[in-house]
Amino acid sequence: MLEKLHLGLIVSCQALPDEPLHGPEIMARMAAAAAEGGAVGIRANGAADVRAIKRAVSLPVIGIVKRNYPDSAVYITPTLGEIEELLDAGADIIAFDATRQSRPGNCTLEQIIDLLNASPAASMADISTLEEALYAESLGVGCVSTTLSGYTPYSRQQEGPNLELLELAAQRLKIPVIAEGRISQPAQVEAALGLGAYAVVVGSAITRPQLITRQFAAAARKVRMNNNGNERPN
Ligand SMILES: CC(=O)N[C@H](C=O)[C@@H](O)[C@H](O)[C@H](O)COP(=O)(O)O
Repeated sequence: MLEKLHLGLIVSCQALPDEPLHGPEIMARMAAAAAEGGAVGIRANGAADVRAIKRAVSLPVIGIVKRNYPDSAVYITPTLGEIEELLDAGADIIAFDATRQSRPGNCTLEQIIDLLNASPAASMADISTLEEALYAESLGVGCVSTTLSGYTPYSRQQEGPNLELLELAAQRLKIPVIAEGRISQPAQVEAALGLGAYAVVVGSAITRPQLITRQFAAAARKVRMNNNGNERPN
């Protein structure tokens, strides 16, 4: 399954309940557009979106369930329950937080990986540091993704993608390393693959139009401000 992703672009099609494009049918259309544009895989949030996307496209689907629990900072597929939901929905690959933060309840990273290794789905460990990548590999995951760099308090905080982490991980690990997080330009896709990424995930820069619009609107606002200071609220 992972081989189908090699040296390709994976498009993350996600809209949370508070986002304008929220809904499985809309995300399925987004996935169809990504497939038409040449994506080799889709990353999606929630069993309903995974099901709708699997009906709409024939590409491998990486499923996650984002869920917040009161007793943990881990929100990407945090417990065995979310893994079961994704297996039920037919996700081809299941991604989960593989950071060293404690998980909800008594669930452990080892339990998550054991369950996945006994399932038909491939596993993708979302990491934020090289140590986490190495540890996930030692537990037998199928691949790692740099998804959470900048999203744990102890990992490097930066505006763009963490290509240094990607390069180091690609050099040190034997399993595929996926580049993910804050990739917003085609040149960064090329750079990531050149540094050893097995595949590259792009989300917001393709599938969150409200964020894309904001950049163009900010450019226009700058001109208005420079011209006459005649600022409008949006
Ligand atoms: C940190 C976190 O929760 N990342 C999530 C993981 O699935 C998504 O919200 C991101 O959109 C995805 O990782 C792709 O990244 P970007 O949208 O930056 O291209």
